[in-house]
Amino acid sequence: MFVLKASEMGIMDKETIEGVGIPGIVLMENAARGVASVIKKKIPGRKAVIVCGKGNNGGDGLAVARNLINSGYDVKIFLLSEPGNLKGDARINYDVLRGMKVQIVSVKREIDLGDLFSECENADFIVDAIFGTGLSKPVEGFYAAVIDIINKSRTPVISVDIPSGLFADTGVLPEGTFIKANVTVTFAFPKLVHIMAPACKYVGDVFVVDISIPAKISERHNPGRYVLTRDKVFDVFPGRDINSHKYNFGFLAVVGGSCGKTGAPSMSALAALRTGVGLVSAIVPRDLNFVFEVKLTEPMTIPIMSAERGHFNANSVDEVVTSLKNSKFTAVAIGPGLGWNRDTEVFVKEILENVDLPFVIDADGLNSLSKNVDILKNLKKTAILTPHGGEFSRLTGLPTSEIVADPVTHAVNFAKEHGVVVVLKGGRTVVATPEGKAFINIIGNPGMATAGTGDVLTGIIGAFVAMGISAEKAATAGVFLHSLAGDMAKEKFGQESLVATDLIELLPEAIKLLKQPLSEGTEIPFVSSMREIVGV
Ligand SMILES: NC(=O)C1=CN([C@@H]2O[C@H](COP(=O)(O)OP(=O)(O)OC[C@H]3O[C@@H](n4cnc5c(N)ncnc54)[C@H](O)[C@@H]3O)[C@@H](O)[C@H]2O)[C@H](O)CC1
Ligand SMILES: [K+]
Repeated sequence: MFVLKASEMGIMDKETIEGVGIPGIVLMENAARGVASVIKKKIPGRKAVIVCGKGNNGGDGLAVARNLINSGYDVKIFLLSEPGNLKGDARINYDVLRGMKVQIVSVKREIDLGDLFSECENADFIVDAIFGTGLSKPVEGFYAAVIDIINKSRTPVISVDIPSGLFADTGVLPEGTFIKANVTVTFAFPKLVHIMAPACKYVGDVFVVDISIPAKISERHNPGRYVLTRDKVFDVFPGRDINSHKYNFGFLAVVGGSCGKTGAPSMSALAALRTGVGLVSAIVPRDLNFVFEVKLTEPMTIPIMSAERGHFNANSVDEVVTSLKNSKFTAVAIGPGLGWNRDTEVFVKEILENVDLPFVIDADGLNSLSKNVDILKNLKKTAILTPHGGEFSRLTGLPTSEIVADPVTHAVNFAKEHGVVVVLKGGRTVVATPEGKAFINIIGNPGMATAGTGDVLTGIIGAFVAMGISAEKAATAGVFLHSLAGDMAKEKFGQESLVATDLIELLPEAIKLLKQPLSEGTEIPFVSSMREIVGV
């Protein structure tokens, strides 16, 4: 499922109306029916207040009002404009209501908002149809006063398309006032605001309703931006033949560990095995080898000469490169627990330059890369980088605030420029590919913001790469599986107590869920919540 910007939705609308000949009023009717059907299914009570702006979002609101009135609801309609200012399809819906002798209260001044205030307090729910994709500047003045009344009423709010005041194209909160919705019903495809943080906290439960944009049109204008869904990744696991042996499922090397950081590579190694890789060796500083021998049962270790205090340095390079070349490794995860020392940078650079295997690069592996990003372009196999915002800021030189404001664009730009897959981790992890596609993960939970979950992700993705799966699929499947395990860990332990090793423990159950065959028909049903769309 695509994630759109307002302009992209506008193009699809225009082509549907002008190219195919579906009149705009039909799209508006479909939109309004979708909103009304979500209300009837999900929202208790029959007393509605519908607040309409002067654009097509308001037009949708007027059509919703008619639908609910026809179903016997008690509906109060407030129009925040002179009726004479309504145009096109919104005007038609206004005239229809007037033809039905329905009262519509037109308010234009703050001083006249007393009725709206008391009706909002007494209603079972409020429909917010003030602004949608046409919002052009932050909301202030009269409209801000209306939005404040709605927010303060504590009556449940159903927003039409977008909570009024939020901008469609970003997860960044606006400077002006905005509606805090309980439910948002949007049309054809979700927009960035519904998906990206922190705005997504204020959209409530999102439902996407079909308004009859033909699939051919949406495909032609494919924005390359997707919600990461289970149907994209459920078939990631290679089948297991009766004659299988462990070398059929890949051999992952985890290069990392330093004094004080033996847990990180251990978790990566164990997560990789739980994901189904055939073999794992942890390539670790020699002084710490005994620790790893005790911690790790199934994974092997390869101890390497290291600096005195137990970390890799430039002198460790040759031995690591030889080990990686001599064994039957099929992929390398580099970085977990590597630490940051004087020549870690040289260590990472030399390994990337001298080994032709596919790499997953994480943590201090990424920090070491910051001054040498150009070497990524020379890698023989597509690497996967798994930075969080801070690490990505060091890699790109962009301030974190800029990255947070538009993670999708920045991740895609970097992936395209350097020919790598970027897994930009955060509340909404973005997987960007060298071809310019972006997959946005919307499952998982804030309990996963705890030490070591990144190491687990590296192990999961490393396992998929080692199995021979493409970088795009390994990264998307890895992110999705990791979040599934995180959601299961939240159920079992709660967000506070959840720790990274819980995710490893729950990987078997998460894998079972991921692999379940998809139910009939993966196309978008008439009304679908984001959870249904993701498919879990
Ligand atoms: N395919 C679809 O998604 C369909 C969507 N529909 C609905 O149409 C709106 C978009 O309608 P539009 O008329 O372009 O814009 P709005 O209704 O959001 O508002 C525009 C209106 O408001 C003025 N304005 C903008 N910003 C401000 C501000 N900060 N303060 C004051 N006034 C402002 C602007 O000048 C306009 O007059 C979409 O969201 C859907 O709800 C169609 O119904 C069907 C197809
Ligand atoms: K709205």
